[in-house]
Amino acid sequence: MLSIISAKSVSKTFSQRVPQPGLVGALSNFIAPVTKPVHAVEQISFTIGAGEAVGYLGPNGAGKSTMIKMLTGILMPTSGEVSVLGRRPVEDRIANAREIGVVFGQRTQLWWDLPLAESFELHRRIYRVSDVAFRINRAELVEMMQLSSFIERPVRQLSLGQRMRAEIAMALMHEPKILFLDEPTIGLDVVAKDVVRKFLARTNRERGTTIILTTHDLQDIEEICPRLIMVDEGRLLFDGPLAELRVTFGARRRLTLEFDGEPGAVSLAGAELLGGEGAVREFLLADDGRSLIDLMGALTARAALRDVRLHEPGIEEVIRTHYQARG
Ligand SMILES: Nc1ncnc2c1ncn2[C@@H]1O[C@H](COP(=O)(O)OP(=O)(O)OP(=O)(O)O)[C@@H](O)[C@H]1O
Repeated sequence: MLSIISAKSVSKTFSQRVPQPGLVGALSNFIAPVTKPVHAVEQISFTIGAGEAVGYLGPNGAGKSTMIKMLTGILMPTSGEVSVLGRRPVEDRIANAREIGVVFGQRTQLWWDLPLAESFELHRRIYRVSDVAFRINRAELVEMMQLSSFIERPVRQLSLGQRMRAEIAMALMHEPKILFLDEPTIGLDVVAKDVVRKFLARTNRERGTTIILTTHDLQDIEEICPRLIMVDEGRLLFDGPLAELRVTFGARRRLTLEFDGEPGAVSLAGAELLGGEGAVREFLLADDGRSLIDLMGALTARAALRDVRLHEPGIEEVIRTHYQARG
């Protein structure tokens, strides 16, 4: 697969002011501010191929937006190298902009006081989209994103969900090869999230547009992105298919056994007893690939077994456990 985006040992350090308390502090904040370095992105490397859909996931402050800003030419890396479609995004910002689409969930790129249709028209002129291509794209995007009922309304009158659908449609009007989205579903209700997710998955599949999106929401990734890049505190934690995450983070299964009565000492080879009371016992299973049938074959207990429940941790739980463990 042709690689169209690469990050090689990319770091970005910001200098943040540390406010000093008191009157003297207030003065020094003004005259000689004290600063500290914030390592927003640290030594991150990856490559992304044409036509991929990649989710960039991480908690608040993990460095997601900073990475998107470096890929779209808004920020320059402190060190390392970013390449998008063979260019350095900051140095070739205009050429880069023509071939990418960008959607920032929290900031609009539409003209606030103009009807949506006018924003599209301005976008056509700025990006020099031919009349024919524009007409075809507009018709298709308006239909797919269900924009027709409010296309003549000023953007400021649109709901968040309507505006987000319009933002995404506009970002695709010039047929970019890559679409970058920073938190595209943030603040949307369930229905609007669903429309946006289905649309992005379809755009990736049918138009072959490469998609990189940042999110807190794992469902965005489950529905749109076969590949996940996970970051935390600026560093890369995981890069691979979502399904592999469980293996990488060593998520263990839990087994609940319910007996006919008080079972006394229960032993289950290779499993750790987590607790339980009365007729119920809960175990954490070892990650040794042993089947449930083998495990149950070696079960020793005083009472007969009534019920067995196996709990596979969901991806969400795997990630939450990981973040909690690191404090
Ligand atoms: N312009 C800036 N000046 C100083 N510090 C910054 C700047 N932009 C970001 N940071 C800091 O860099 C770190 C990473 O921020 P970033 O916005 O990339 O995180 P994020 O993963 O997108 O977070 P969120 O999910 O909250 O949007 C944070 O500690 C943030 O305070």
